[in-house]
Amino acid sequence: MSQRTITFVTGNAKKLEELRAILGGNFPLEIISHKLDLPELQGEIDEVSIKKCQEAARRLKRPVLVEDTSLCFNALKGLPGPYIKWFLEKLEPEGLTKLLTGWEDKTAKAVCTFAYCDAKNENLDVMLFQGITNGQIVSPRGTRDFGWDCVFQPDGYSQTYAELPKSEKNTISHRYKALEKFKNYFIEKTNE
Ligand SMILES: O=P(O)(O)OP(=O)(O)OP(=O)(O)OC[C@H]1O[C@@H](n2cnc3c(O)ncnc32)[C@H](O)[C@@H]1O
Ligand SMILES: [Mg+2]
Repeated sequence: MSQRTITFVTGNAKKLEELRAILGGNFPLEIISHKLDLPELQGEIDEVSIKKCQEAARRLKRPVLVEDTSLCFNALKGLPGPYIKWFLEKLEPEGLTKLLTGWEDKTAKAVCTFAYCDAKNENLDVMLFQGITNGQIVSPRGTRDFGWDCVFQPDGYSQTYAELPKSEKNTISHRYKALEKFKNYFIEKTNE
């Protein structure tokens, strides 16, 4: 494995698929993937991502990238946030919509946080790259192949993420915005 390889550690094949589609061939380093469902400690979004990344670096001892995705309902002061995976598993998409019954405010934020650690120093310093897409929580519409896509309707669109073509989601999504920052950082760094 060359010095210029980054290992993307995730247990989620859909995240990997989107990362590959978004970065395309236009990224200076090689990204390989490692399937591992890392433990996630409780905390605020940044903390969860930092700890997850340090655990990946500790285990693999090489440059690692992890990602944590939150879905934050504004009426609920940001919850479920980083706990969306467990809410989705128990309540299913219909239940996520129902959580906001009784609240007029259906707005939400999809937040994607990539965390990178080069694993070179003992502190395991981590860099974060975050992207946010605002939208609304609606009744489920569209395919059900990726998480909560069918209940999230991004601002400016009348379709949910699940109804949009993948290519369209990948130009406006929380993941796209985070990866733009990640990509620009490494493009600048390799040009130094
Ligand atoms: O191994 P990791 O990378 O942690 O993968 P994960 O599936 O556990 O993912 P998270 O911990 O980040 O939990 C986020 C939840 O949101 C879902 N999710 C992530 N990105 C999404 C997206 O772009 N659209 C819809 N659902 C998404 C995902 O399937 C999880 O249920
Ligand atoms: Mg996870």
